[in-house]
Order: sequence, then structure tokens, then C-alpha cells
Amino acid sequence: MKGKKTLSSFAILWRWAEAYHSGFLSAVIFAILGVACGMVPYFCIGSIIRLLLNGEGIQYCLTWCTLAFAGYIGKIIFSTLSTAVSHTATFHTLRDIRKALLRKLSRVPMGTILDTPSGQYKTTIIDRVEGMEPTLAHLIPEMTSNLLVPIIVAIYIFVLDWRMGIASFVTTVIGLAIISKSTKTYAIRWEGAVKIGHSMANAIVEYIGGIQVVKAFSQSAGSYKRYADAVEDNANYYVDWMRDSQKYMCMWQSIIPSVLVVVLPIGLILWSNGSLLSVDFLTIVVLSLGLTGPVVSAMSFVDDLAVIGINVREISSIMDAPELIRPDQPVSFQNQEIILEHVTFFYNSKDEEVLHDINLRITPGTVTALVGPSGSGKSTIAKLIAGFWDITGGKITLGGVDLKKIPLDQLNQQIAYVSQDNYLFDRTVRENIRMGRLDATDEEVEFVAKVTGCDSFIQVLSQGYDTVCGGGGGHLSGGEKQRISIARAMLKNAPIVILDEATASIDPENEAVIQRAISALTKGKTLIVIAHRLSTIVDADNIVVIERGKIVDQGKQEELIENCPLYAQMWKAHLGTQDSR
Ligand SMILES: Nc1ncnc2c1ncn2[C@@H]1O[C@H](COP(=O)(O)OP(=O)(O)OP(=O)(O)O)[C@@H](O)[C@H]1O
Repeated sequence: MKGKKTLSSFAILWRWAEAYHSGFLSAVIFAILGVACGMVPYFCIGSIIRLLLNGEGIQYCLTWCTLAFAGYIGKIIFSTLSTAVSHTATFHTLRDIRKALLRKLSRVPMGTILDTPSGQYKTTIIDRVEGMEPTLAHLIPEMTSNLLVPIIVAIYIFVLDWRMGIASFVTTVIGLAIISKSTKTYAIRWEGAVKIGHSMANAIVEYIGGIQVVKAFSQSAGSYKRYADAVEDNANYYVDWMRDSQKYMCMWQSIIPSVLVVVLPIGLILWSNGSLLSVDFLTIVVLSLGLTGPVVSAMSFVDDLAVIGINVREISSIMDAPELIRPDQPVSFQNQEIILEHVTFFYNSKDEEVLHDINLRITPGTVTALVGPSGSGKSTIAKLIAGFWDITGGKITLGGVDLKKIPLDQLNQQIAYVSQDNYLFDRTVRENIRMGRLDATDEEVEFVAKVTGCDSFIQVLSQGYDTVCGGGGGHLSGGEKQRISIARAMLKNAPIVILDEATASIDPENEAVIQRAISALTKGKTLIVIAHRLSTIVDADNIVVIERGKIVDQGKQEELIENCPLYAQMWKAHLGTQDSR
């Protein structure tokens, strides 16, 4: 069963490496030639012994010596060629797997990505893919050749004398039996190792990611304990495993090379009773000595065989993840109207529905504000309109076309989505803004930066627009990062703009400037706004009040204050905070 699993994992891996099969096959051929050349000196020594025992001249011996030397050189040349070719094919395969994983991630729903623990994708795309290197670059050519050539030599020994053939293989067979026993639990052990590795990675990522909280709340002792325990557990796991496997490893590594322990006494008995020629005896002794090296080398790959399954399974879990199924052909829209009809939705990670029977019509060129208590479902509605997830029930249309029938790229061109935690890349400010529209000129980038209130702080940065933002925008303040994200979204110039708490981390003075800029830049566009500060949405054409996943009312500010108790209460609370400020 375990063998079957390894084989099927290997078949999947071989399929991923399809474009480089010829490279891998050449590597195997070179490796076989290399190991075969490595055996040549042993054959030559056998022949020299034969010549000397037959009383032939030294000149023949010299020819065999030259051949032995040529074999040795051939071994170096062919094994170097095999390594070079297999590594080239391997690194190209790993590159292709990593590219395929990223392409796949762009097609899976955002929800799948958001629900995956941080660090998991990093581990799979970097560590698991890297874990294929020994399998592809070494196991395929080296294990094949190191097993094949001894088989050919064994046949030769059997032809010389079948009894000595058996004798020269006794230690190898015992060694293989011990390896097979010791590796019975390998797959389970490796799985445990991966699990404990994940726990350690999570503890480390959590400790480092939350270091500010740890320091601010003087939690270092408790948090450090979790970190230290995870590191300790990881070390103990490997020490236990090593202790268990060490005795087997020690046994097979000492038994396989001790071939002479069997070959010598049996050979001597056969030689002394006259049933084995001296020349054959000595040749077999030399060849059996040469056999053990390749067998031991081949056995050093059993660890790699055990991890193929784990690596392939983790990579496949991304490769085979369900995708958002969308057509490739662009569609044409009647207009920019967005309609939600009886929309229901639940997150995969949650059992209960978070949106219930949502009906909403968003007229092109208007401002729609989604308001409601925390957790009521505002962001979920906005993200469903942006196509982050497939809805569970009902229908969302844009310009009369079902969202599920719009190619992802086309939908993406229609909508600019700005949330509170927009990511900035470790590139220059200019490049980060230009991600909104890659063909924008420097003037266009600087224009949106000016109107969204970024220019003033960018100008005082050490390199101005060419200042690098740091990983995740770490060199900038929360408000500065937010303003750059807004500038980036405005540069995109999409007909629909969704601002999900986009101005929440901006101070009130700058917020007023940015609100004016947003109004100017989104003139004529459809704007969907989620904001906790109600003063920013009082002029909206339609304010939609959401409570516990349902629309409870909608209309203009004055209508809602009069007719919607929840909105009136929220407005009162908002005025209260304004007063106290
Ligand atoms: N990725 C997710 N996985 C599982 N549940 C989620 C996820 N995102 C949101 N939820 C849940 O869905 C419900 C609605 O959340 P949503 O973020 O849409 O509310 P919201 O009104 O935007 O809240 P807030 O004003 O606090 O941002 C909440 O119960 C929330 O816990």
C-alpha cells in the first residue's frame, strides 16, 4: 500500500516534470555509464590477476592498468555530466511547479487563501517544492544507476560461479531486509515530522508577528514558553526518531559492505576442494568488493523515497484546490448596474449563513453606503460584489450579466477595491501607486498622489517618489500606507470603486481632504462605501442599513433618521463621539 502510494506520488511528480523528461533520461543514461565506468577498474584488476596467475607478460598488465585509469576518468566525466543535466532539468521543473502554483492561486477564491493559515503557502511553495530537489536531481539518476550496474555485475559473477554469486549477495540481501524493516514506519514518521514542523513554524511566526503585543503587554514569558516548547518538541521528535532508526542504520551500513565475511570462507572451501578456479575466486573477490559501494549509495535515498508522498500531497492540495470557474471570453455589459437578488452566503469555515436573502440595486454613477454594526456583513457584501467568493444562493449581476459568467480579469478591470489593509510591496512609492495601472506615466502617478493627499508626505521622504516602502509598507505610517492604496485605486480608473473602511486609519483633517479627492476622482463612477464614521457618508445617494446579515432599511440620510430606529441610534452615537472629540 505504502509502495503504491509512493509510486502514484512519483507518477504525479513525473507528470509535473513532463517538459524535461529527455533531460532526466539523459541524466539516467550518463549516471549508468558513470557507475559502469566506476566498475571497470574492478574488472581490470580481475583481469590482471588472471594474467599474472597465467604467467602472462607485464605489458598486458599495463594495458589493463590504462583501461582501469580510463574507467576511472570515464566515471568522473559521466557522473559530472549526469549531475549537471539532472540539476538543470530539476531546477527548471521546480521553477515551473512554483509558477504553476502561483497561477493556480490567482484562480482559487480569495476565501480559500484567507482561510489558509499564514506561513502554509510559504512552506509549500518554498520548502515542499525545494524538498523535490533530491528526488529529481539525485534519486532518479543515481538510485537507478547504483542499482542497475550491481545487477549486471551480479549476473557476471553468477555466470562465473553461481555458488559464489549467492555468497556475494548474502550480505546485501540481509542489509535490504533490515532497511525494509526500519523504513516500515518512515511515511508515518515523516508525516509526524511535517506536522511538528508546521506547529513550530506557526509558533515562531506567531511570536515574531505578535512581538509588538508581546512587548506591550509584558507577555514575553508566556509567549516565549510556547515558542521554546515548540522548538523543544521539534528537537525531541527528531532525537527520538534518530534513536529508533540509528540501530537499524548502523546494522545495514555495517552488514552490506562486509561481503568478504561470506565470500572469503565459501570461496576458500570451494577452491580447496577444487571446484573453483583460483582466477575466478580472486576475480569474484574483487568484483564483490566493488558491488557494495553502489548498493550503499542507492540505499542512502530511502529517506527521499519516504518524503515524495508528503511533498507531492501538499503541493497537490494547492494544485487541485477548487477554482472560481469563469469563462475566458469577455462579455459585454448593458450598463454598470449591480443587482443582488436573494443573495445568501456562508463561509466554508463557518457553519452558519452570514448573509440572508440580500436584495439590492446599485444604480450606475451613484454613491451607495453600507452601514451597520460590526460583524453585520458589510464587508462580505462588498467582497462578493468584487467576486472574491462565489455566493451560496441567489444571483449577483453586473450590467445584466451574472458575475459567474464574467471572466475574472474583466471583472477586475471593472472594480477598484480598497480595504483597510491594502498591502504595499517592498518597492518604491512610485511603483506601488503605478500597480493601479501599469502603463500610467510619471505625471499621472504624481497627479493622483497630489489629489489624494500623498504628495505632501512623499516629497519629504528621503528619495521622494523613489523611496522604497519596505515589506508590507513597513517604512510608512498606517495613514500614509492607506493614502497610497487609495491613490493606486484611483489611478486604476475603474468604473466601480469599493471603499471598505478605506479612510479609517487616516486622521480627521486628512480624511476631509481625501474625501473631497475621492468625490472628484469618482465623479460619474459607481461608488460603494463602507464607513464607520457616518459623517463621511451623509450625502450618499443610498444608505443601506445592515444588521445580522440582513438589509433592514435603505434610503437617504434624512429618511433613515426618521424611519429606521437602528440608523437613528447609530447616528446619535456618532454625533456623541463627534461631540466628545
Ligand atoms: N474569512 C472569513 N471566514 C469566516 N467568517 C468570516 C470571514 N470574514 C468575516 N466572517 C464573519 O462573517 C460575518 C460578517 O463579517 P463582515 O466582515 O462582513 O462584517 P462587517 O459588517 O464588515 O464587520 P466590521 O464592520 O467589523 O468590519 C462576521 O460574523 C464575521 O465573523
